Amino acid sequence: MRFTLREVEAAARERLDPVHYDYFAGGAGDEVTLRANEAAFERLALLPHVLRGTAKPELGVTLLGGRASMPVLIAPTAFHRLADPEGERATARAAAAAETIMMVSMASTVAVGDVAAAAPGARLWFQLFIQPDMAFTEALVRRAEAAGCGALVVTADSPVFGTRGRDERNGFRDLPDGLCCENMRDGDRVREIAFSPAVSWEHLDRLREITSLPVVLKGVLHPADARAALDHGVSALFVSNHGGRQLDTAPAAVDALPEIVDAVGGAVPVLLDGGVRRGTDVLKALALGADAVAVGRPVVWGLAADGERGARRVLGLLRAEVEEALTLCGLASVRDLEPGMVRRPW
Ligand SMILES: Cc1cc2nc3c(=O)[nH]c(=O)nc-3n(C[C@H](O)[C@H](O)[C@H](O)COP(=O)(O)O)c2cc1C
Ligand SMILES: CCCCCCC(=O)C(=O)O
Repeated sequence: MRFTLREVEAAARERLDPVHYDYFAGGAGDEVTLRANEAAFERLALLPHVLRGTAKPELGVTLLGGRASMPVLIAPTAFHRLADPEGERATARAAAAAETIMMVSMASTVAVGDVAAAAPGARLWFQLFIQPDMAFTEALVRRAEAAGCGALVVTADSPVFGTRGRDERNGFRDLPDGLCCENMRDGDRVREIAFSPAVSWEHLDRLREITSLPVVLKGVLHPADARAALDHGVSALFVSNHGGRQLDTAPAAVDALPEIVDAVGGAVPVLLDGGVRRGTDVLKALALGADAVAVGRPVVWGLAADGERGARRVLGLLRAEVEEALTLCGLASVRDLEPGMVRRPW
C-alpha cells in the first residue's frame, strides 16, 4: 500500500532506469525553482473555519465548457513509454476513470489519436510547442482536433530547451530505439521538435485563426504577459514554470499566482502547476485564485510504479486529500475557498 505521493515516487524510482528517473525528476540549472515550487506551498498556512455544518464537499469544476470531477488535472509530460509500456494510453485510461482532464504532450510516445482511441470518454487537451513551420503546426492542430481534444495548451516558456544538468551528466539525449515523439511523424520521417525564440504573439494570433479550439497559454509568470494574453484572445492562462525545467530561479508557481489572478481579473480561468503534492496544496492554489491545478511528475511516478493502476492511485490519493482538507476547513465546495484562508505565517 502507498499512502503518499512521496511513497509512490520512491516506488517509481526503484523501477525506473536511473537515467530516465533523472530525466523525469530533474530541473534546470541548480534546480532552485524545482525546489521552490514545493517549498512555497509548505510555507503557506491554511486557516480553517469551524462549525459550518457541511456535508460531503463538492469537488467538481467546469473548465472551457467541460467538466472535471475534481480541480486536479494532468499536466502535459513527455515520454510516458519510458515509464510504462502502455505509456500515454495508460495515463489516459486513468484520467478517464478519475473523470479529469489529461493534457497530452506534443512529445507523447503514443500519437494523440491513439491515446484518444485507447481511452473512450477521456477528456483530452493537446499541448503544443508552436513550430516555426506553421504548416506543420497546423497539421498538429488538425491531429488534435481529429482526436477530439477539447483545447490546445500552448507552451510559451520554451523558446529554447532548458539545460538540465542531470541529463547532461547522464548523456541522456535521445529516446531508446523503438520509441519516438509519435505526433511528430511527417510522411516517412519523424521531425525533431523545434524550440524557437522567434515564436511570438503573432504566431499565437495565427494559431487562433486556424482553429476554433480554445487556447490555454501555459508558462505565464509575468502579469504584463497575462494582460497581453487576454488582448490576444486566449481562453485560459496557465501559471507554470515548467516544473522548474526551463528558467532556473523563476519564481515558484504559487508565489507568482496572486499577481496573475489580479491581472486577469476573472476574465478567463487561471490554472497552475508546479509542486502540487498534497490536497492542501490544491486548496492553497484555489484559495489564491486558481480555478484548477495540474500535476506533472506525480502521475509519471504512478505510471512508473504500477502502470494505469498507479496513475489511478495518484489521482485517487489527491482526490481523497482534497476532500478531507475541504472538510477540515469547514467548506462545502472548492468554490468556497477564498484568499483570506491562506496565511504566510513565517
Ligand atoms: C518529465 C517531464 C516532461 C515534461 N514535458 C512537458 C511537455 O512535453 N510539454 C509541456 O508543456 N510541459 C512539460 N513538462 C512540464 C509540465 O507540464 C508541468 O509544467 C510540470 O511538470 C509541473 O510541475 P510538477 O511536475 O511539479 O507537477 C514536463 C515536465 C516533466 C517533469
Ligand atoms: C526533444 C523533445 C523534448 C520534449 C519536451 C519535453 C519537456 O517539455 C520537458 O520538460 O522535458
